[in-house]
Amino acid sequence: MFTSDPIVSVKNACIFQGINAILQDVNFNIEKYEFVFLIGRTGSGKSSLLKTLYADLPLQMGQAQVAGYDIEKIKTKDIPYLRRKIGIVFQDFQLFTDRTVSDNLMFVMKATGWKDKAKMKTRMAEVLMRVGLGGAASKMPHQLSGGEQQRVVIARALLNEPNILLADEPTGNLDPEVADGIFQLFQDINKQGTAILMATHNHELLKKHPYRILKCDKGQVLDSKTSDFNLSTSL
Ligand SMILES: Nc1ncnc2c1ncn2[C@@H]1O[C@H](COP(=O)(O)OP(=O)(O)OP(=O)(O)O)[C@@H](O)[C@H]1O
Repeated sequence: MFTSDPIVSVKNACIFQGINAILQDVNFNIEKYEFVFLIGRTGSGKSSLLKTLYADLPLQMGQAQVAGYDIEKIKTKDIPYLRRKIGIVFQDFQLFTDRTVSDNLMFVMKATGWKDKAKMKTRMAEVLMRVGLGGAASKMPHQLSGGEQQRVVIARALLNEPNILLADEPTGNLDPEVADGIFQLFQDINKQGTAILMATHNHELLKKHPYRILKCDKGQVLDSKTSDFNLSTSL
């Protein structure tokens, strides 16, 4: 059924690290199927905001709803269910280096409640094909390039058919051409119906792809949908 509820809705939120307020009075929605960049200079709060959305950093003031979960009152036992609805992609790849690609993906499926071995195999093949790595299941991470490892991380994030992908500098450690390929993959995933919130310092991407931008700046989150801001300021 079609519903028009946003996938992310943040209202009057204040984001703390310890006793330090990092971002204040944060208000924005992300609609299903939107692609949104998250920018801001280093230390401005991008990762803190993403961590709040996947319930790694408790939200102490204000409200946030993500994929139907109220983040400010989410119970620890519900966090794994929230994380099944969102895919998370970090800058450093965070694959288990001592296990094959297949075992890395199986680990996540087991941890998120998959039981049927045949279905798990099928799903694994599907997500690996989707990221262009159909033949990589038996490889160890070190046998893959940096770009391929990041594709495995994206495949892993797609296992549970998330409604939104949260990506923190997913192209940060990659050569420009490799980064372009990864970005295209995110665009394809978005076109197939998954919202994307991507933190990036990559100015070229922002210039080339005029998606909506949220910018962490001086303790606030500015939104290109509602305010003009200068892209040329330091990212
Ligand atoms: N675990 C933590 N404990 C205490 N303070 C933290 C912690 N993590 C981040 N901070 C502080 O919170 C502020 C925002 O950091 P955050 O990592 O969210 O910024 P960022 O915009 O993601 O930076 P970068 O672009 O470098 O990744 C910084 O002042 C940082 O020092």
